[in-house]
Amino acid sequence: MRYVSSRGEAPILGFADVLLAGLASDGGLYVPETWPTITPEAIASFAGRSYADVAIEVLTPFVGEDIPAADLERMVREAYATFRHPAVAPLVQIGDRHFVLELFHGPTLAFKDVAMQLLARLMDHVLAERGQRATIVGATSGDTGGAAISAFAGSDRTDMFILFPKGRVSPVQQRQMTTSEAASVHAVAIEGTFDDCQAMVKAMFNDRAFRSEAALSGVNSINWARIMAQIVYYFTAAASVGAPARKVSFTVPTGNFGDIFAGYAAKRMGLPVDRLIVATNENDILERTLRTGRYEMEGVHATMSPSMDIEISSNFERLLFDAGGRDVDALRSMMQQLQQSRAFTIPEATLDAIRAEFDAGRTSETQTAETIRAYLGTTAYLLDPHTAVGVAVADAHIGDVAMITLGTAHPAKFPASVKAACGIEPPLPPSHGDLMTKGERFDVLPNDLAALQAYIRERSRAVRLGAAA
Ligand SMILES: Cc1ncc(COP(=O)(O)O)c(C=O)c1O
Ligand SMILES: N[C@@H](CCOP(=O)(O)O)C(=O)O
Repeated sequence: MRYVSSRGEAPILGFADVLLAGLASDGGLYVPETWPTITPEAIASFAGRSYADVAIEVLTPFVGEDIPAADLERMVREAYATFRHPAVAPLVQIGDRHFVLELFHGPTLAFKDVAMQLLARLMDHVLAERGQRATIVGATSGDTGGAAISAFAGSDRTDMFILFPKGRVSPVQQRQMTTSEAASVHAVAIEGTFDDCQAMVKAMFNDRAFRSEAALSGVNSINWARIMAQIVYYFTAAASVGAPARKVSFTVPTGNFGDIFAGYAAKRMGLPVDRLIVATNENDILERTLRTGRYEMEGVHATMSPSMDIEISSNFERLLFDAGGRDVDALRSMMQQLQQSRAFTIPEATLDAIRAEFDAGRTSETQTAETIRAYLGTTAYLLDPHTAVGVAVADAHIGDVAMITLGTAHPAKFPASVKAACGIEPPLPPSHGDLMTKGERFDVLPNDLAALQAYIRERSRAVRLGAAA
């Protein structure tokens, strides 16, 4: 499998290079040159098989020859053995034709674990094969950071720098990042928003000298391997409710558009998906964009679903590229307008192609709280605020086909908001032990690229000792 950049000016790469590259060298995002297909017979055979078995089948065409099959299989099995639920991503019925796909049974209680547990193993494997070390930089609105720190904890080939917006993540999320005892892990609170953190990560990748000096790699969903691993659960979930004989729709609580793009990819690979529904909180830029055709930034504000408080939705670029017929000139022009004037208009044909697959809805803070309360009352099911955004939007879109809402986080990550909504404060699973009383270790930096680069230079072994390990 070969991968092309959405901006058309970066080298075409194989899987292992894309895995380490993170962002393409032209500032674009890598996507597969062609979509592999999974046959209806294969999809039918997924029902009842283990998550790891399905993952191996879905991921193999993306990895190609770059990683030997036996190594891929071992890493997949190890990654999914870290989950507390034997099904890894079980489905729970919460209404007539409405299911929640619980993606929060991994080590840090959010869907990010599903991809991150595998990504860490894949990266370590490729770095070891090449005798290299890397500096990993990541931006988080709360969940990616903890998942990455947990997954890479044992890696001695990487130093990890996770940027989070100061004061804008939940206490559980913060502590999952700041209580790591690994000397190679650096949690950095940035005086800014998640979008500021993500912009600095992208700026570091776009600074060619720094990128090569630090041997930068990324763990955000700009990295194709993250999306790839997230495709798998669309197949397992759809097969459990009758695919390929029955179509299914998915509603996805959305911020950076990675998770729902994985659903789009699954559809392009042959999964019979009816509608893909983007669910946003009050930071509703994607809902407005699908409605008006204009992507227009207005400023982000804090909500009870903080991981979705995002305005620059990275992976929307992948959709614009693919749904727009892979027209790199049109894509570059939209991205330039976004940078210059914080807005762009989607060409009509591209917008039509997007609307042919996607719907969108947004929820207010009040509706999100009401949804948590209502589902607890009627089904005794406790939603986290992100999943509640999804469930509320899904309820407004349910038709004749089964609807699966992605359950992206465990309610115990957001105990204060859940308690305010319904009076119940969900406890952390025992696996989290003394998380809330352990000492924290993190630094605070201004929203300043030069200061951050100096901070990384001082601490990264790839900078101090060189990329060869
Ligand atoms: C709990 C939770 N729900 C939803 C999202 C949105 O997912 P995406 O950014 O892939 O759209 C995130 C963060 O990304 C998250 O952490
Ligand atoms: N919601 C995310 C934001 C980063 O998203 P990613 O999928 O691109 O890593 C978070 O929790 O950090």
